[in-house]
Amino acid sequence: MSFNTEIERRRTFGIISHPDAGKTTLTEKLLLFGGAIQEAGAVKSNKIKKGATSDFMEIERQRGISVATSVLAFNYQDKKINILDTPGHKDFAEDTFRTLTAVDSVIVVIDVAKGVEEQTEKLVEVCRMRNIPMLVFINKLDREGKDAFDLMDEVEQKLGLTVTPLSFPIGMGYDFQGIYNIWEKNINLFSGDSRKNIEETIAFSDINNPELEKIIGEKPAERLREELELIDEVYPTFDRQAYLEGKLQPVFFGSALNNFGVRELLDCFIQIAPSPRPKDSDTRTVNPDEKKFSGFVFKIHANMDPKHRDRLAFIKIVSGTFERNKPYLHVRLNKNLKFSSPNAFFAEKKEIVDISYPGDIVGLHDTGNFKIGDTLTEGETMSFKGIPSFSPEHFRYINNADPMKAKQLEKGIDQLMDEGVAQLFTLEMNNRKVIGTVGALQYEVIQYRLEHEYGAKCSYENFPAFKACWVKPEDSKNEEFAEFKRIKQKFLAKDKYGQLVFLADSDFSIQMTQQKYPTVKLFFTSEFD
Ligand SMILES: Nc1nc2c(ncn2[C@@H]2O[C@H](COP(=O)(O)OP(=O)(O)OP(=O)(O)O)[C@@H](O)[C@H]2O)c(=O)[nH]1
Repeated sequence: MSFNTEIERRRTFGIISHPDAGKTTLTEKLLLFGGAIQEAGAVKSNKIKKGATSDFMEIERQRGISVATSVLAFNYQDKKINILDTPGHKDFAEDTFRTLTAVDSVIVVIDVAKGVEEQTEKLVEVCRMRNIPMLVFINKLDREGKDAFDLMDEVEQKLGLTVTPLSFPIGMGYDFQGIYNIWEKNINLFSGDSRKNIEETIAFSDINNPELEKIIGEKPAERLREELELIDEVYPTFDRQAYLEGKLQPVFFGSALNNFGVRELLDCFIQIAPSPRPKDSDTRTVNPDEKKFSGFVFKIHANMDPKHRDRLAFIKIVSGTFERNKPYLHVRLNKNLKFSSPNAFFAEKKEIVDISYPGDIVGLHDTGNFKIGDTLTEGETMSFKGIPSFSPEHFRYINNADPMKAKQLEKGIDQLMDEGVAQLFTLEMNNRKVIGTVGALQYEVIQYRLEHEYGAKCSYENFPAFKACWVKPEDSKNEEFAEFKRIKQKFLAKDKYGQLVFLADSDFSIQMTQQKYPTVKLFFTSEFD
């Protein structure tokens, strides 16, 4: 297969949703279609198996939430699909934000009864800002839920999207009869037996065909015709270009658990979803079909196997091919590195690969060279742009609870921060360390991992901060800046990259600071421009 065909056939995407909307179930059904797994339940049970060998995963298992982002690849028809799984839990939102730097499109899963939920709003906003093509899957149609039109209104209003349905439910909950596939013009009847449904599509290019009454009954047929007419009038016709530019979002309905409406989604997805897209670096835009390799680290997963204390850095390939044993430039360290055993990920296993293409994710064994956001190239000095850090919502001092293990603690904190588990701030005044997180759960994960992976013990103490404000580097002659630093010294810290941060204790204090020191510029993300 030619290089360009390899690029064209790749679909790298993420599934995002509020917890419990059915992301894991949908992922699993997509894998079943790809023949990547043989039975339903495999994805979940796989997680639990891992939980038994990895302490970190044990936390996930206990809490029943997806803590880690994993990569699942499979072939479907002539396409190579890479799914980047993202944790829905809000305490791990940063992990999801970072994963969104590596996807070319997303599928948004919404629970038909709950509608648009908080976490969906946040994640979709990030995708919208980046013009990532989005496809919406409304799930759990086997249950009573909101009216399909009301739900699409809600999606438009709360998520700021412009939708157009490409499939439409016939009834819902108790009366749910199936799906009309607007994209392919056929009907798929729901019988509760998912295996049968996959084959049982009935072609229906003319919805006015009287056969419809015989299949779904008189009233439902009449209603479906009216609804399709309304759709025709109210919603824009699907336009692939608009979808690719993030201006139009097709909507599908179904039930992931019953494997219903999923094939419709997948078949349309592989046709319309983008192959790997160009990506901006600090010097230029890089196109996937450039011959020279480039890629970046979007995730680091540590110590999956406690016996081997190494980490796996996940690289998204942006351009060229990534080859085993070939030296590549680690731009930040200005160092050439070779990788003898790059991993590719498949549904239930990882394997060493010799060559990978744009859109693929490779896992590189790492002993501490990588940080999230690092760029690898075939020699060119450039760095891909990522997603900036956002202010954490919780702040705590981290203390060493075992004086004999100070070094281990130091190393553990350092590596966990490289992984992006939380943010570290070192106070200017006394060098004490403050950990900032999005949710309280992360403190437990950090404590657990420090103990089980690094043999270090820590305790926490409250630090009275409310928000981290990044401060634009000072102009040395500025007296106002000097005064700001003197008055606020108790609240000033450096982040991991040495940038000055003001850890404000209230909104009021931020406002007062802005009034009193107008030349001191505060930013609420780590990116200034
Ligand atoms: N009735 C019904 N239940 C469903 C459907 N899809 C998923 N569920 C159930 O909803 C629950 C949550 O599904 P998951 O797939 O684990 O949700 P998730 O979004 O991955 O959740 P997180 O991993 O916490 O992000 C499970 O109990 C599923 O069995 C569906 O189509 N119908």
